[in-house]
Amino acid sequence: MLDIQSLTKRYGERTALAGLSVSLPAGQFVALLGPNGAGKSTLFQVLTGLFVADGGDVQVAGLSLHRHAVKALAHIGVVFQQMSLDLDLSVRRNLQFHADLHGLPGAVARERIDAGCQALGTAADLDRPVRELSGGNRRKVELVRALLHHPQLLLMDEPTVGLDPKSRRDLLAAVRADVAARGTAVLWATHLVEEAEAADRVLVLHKGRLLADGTPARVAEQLGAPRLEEAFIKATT
Ligand SMILES: Nc1ncnc2c1ncn2[C@@H]1O[C@H](COP(=O)(O)OP(=O)(O)OP(=O)(O)O)[C@@H](O)[C@H]1O
Repeated sequence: MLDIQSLTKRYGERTALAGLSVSLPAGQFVALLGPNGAGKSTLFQVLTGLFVADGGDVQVAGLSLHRHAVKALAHIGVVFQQMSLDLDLSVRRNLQFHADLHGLPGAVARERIDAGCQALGTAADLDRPVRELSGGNRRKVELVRALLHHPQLLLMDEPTVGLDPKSRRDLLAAVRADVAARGTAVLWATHLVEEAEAADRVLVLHKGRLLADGTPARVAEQLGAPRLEEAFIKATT
């Protein structure tokens, strides 16, 4: 679903991604675990077309991001690190706007907006301005938005920052449900080891390079420690 080959991105003298190669199949929930400055956000910015890479290629659902950007991007849903809803519009208007951008027919959009908010427990907020919602519910609405056009690849950039444990768990469960229902591939950036431990597969990114790739237990083993947290700290400090 996602195939990244030798991806390089520099900011002047600083290398943020140093020849990164990795593939994600459908139906896999993958944590991208990296400390501050590892290159996680840069990778997401390249994958979502906000930045152009200096080298390498990315394919989404078999489409090159470089050569077929619009078609490739149509297969991606994304929740960015910074909240990106319009605070003054209602939840429904925010979601409707996204549905229109993707050309969803009105009835399909309405059905998916209602079902998505119902599933995440935010249906009661549909006609309230986003400004009135808690941080946790705003995040849930962002997830509903990211999934509205049924993307094959879901990118989540540290989506649980600032959320309480219950909201974190709800968000994770909702993403898991989508993976199970539609076979979505998920790349979930985090620097929280406990979130990575819940993933099918963990990629450890440090200074723009992949240090380890496998199940949480396998990654700990690759990095030479009995537990993932210890292994992660040891490998990235
Ligand atoms: N706009 C920019 N200009 C210059 N350097 C940048 C820019 N954005 C990021 N960098 C640098 O690129 C490297 C990777 O940063 P990036 O933000 O991608 O890491 P990150 O893993 O997302 O970190 P965090 O967890 O703190 O968000 C860092 O060395 C950072 O200082």
